[in-house]
Amino acid sequence: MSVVLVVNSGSSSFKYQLLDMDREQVLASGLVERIGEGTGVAKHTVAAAALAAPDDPAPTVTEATYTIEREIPDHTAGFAVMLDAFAAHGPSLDEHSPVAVGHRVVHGGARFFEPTVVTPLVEINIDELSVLAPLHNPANLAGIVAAKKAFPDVPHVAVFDTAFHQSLAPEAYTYAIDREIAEAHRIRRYGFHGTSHKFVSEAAAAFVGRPLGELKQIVFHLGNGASVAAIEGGRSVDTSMGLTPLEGLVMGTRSGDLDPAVLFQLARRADMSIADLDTLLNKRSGLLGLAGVSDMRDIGERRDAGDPAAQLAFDVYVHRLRAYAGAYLAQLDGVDVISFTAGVGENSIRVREEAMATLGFAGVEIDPDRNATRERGIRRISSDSSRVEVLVVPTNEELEIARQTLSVTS
Ligand SMILES: Nc1ncnc2c1ncn2[C@@H]1O[C@H](COP(=O)(O)OP(=O)(O)O)[C@@H](O)[C@H]1O
Ligand SMILES: CC(=O)OP(=O)(O)O
Ligand SMILES: [Mg+2]
Repeated sequence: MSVVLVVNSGSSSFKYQLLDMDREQVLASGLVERIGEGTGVAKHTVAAAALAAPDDPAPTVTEATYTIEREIPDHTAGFAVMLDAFAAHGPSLDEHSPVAVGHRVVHGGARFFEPTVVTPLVEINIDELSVLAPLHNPANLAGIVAAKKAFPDVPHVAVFDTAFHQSLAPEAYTYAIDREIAEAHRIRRYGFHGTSHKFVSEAAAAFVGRPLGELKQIVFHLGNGASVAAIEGGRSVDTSMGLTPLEGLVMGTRSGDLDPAVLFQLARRADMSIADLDTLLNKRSGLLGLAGVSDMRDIGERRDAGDPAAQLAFDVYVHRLRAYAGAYLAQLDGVDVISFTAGVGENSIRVREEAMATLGFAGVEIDPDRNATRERGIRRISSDSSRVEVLVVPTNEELEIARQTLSVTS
């Protein structure tokens, strides 16, 4: 059995999945949170696939989740908690010992286009790229360092969020600023969530039964961070995030697009420092800044209760989605498939309905009943007469990372 461990580390947390790649099945998954914040919490889920006998044709067991609370000062301690959880609750890492560990790394700059085996030089490069992704890369590197200590004898592979967008043409990735300054400081658009955009666009092509190479697609990845990509023939041609994961759509706590002069105004008039502005735009904006809550479920509840701030937050969110849908329809000269993915995209009936409501002119017709079903798995939400196929496609960044990890290690 080829088992791969996938690690997705954030600043104060990390998510992990242990996958049996012979059957592309999850054996266990987990989330370690509040690292470095006093008492940390780990949730460890043993999947049904790991509990059922391998030859059981109709397993009746269901997954089991365990919670562990303990002081977790850093990522190394977080990894120790994960290993303890495997030891206490299974599956056994001796029986299911990983042949490789795959890591999500957010920023690969212009240096990394492919899944890359982590060497000391690669670690230095990921560290250097922290200037371009201060919220993400340091955490990703901490995860790699901790995982290498825990699993010193297997290859570790970095899979970059930026990699899929390396196909952007110069006119799509160039900011219209002084060229020398931009080149000296590597200021350009890179794009993120590429692992998800790739996975979803490939799954969508398979679902509609047409060759990826022939399709024009728009993928809305709407999670906490959110981005949209225009994909032609399986290659990313435009995407809403830029130098950092701040540009583009309205997100849980990030502003997305705004006039850069807002920053000069706030620096001059509100006496805000660079650090203040960074925090404002990355952590205190988006849905949170507009309505006081970052979760789209809370926005929906407050909107139903008549909260005007939540209504405005929802309207601004949707307005931006429509603007990008229109822009990418024009960039692609039409579209065959539009997919929604990630937490909001997979679950919010109203966001999908509102985002698509003005695209009738382009041949988009949503079937309200299909859109309202809560079925799991990939599904069509457009009507049979819609010229454009509109889909909900559950993303699976971990599976894609595991696949790419094996592609360079076996
Ligand atoms: N049933 C739901 N309805 C609306 N939004 C939801 C629902 N479930 C989850 N979400 C949204 O999904 C977001 C998280 O998306 P996710 O893709 O898991 O984010 P990330 O991986 O970036 O942390 C939550 O903040 C929440 O707004
Ligand atoms: C790149 C990015 O925004 O990632 P996340 O959605 O995980 O914050
Ligand atoms: Mg995500």
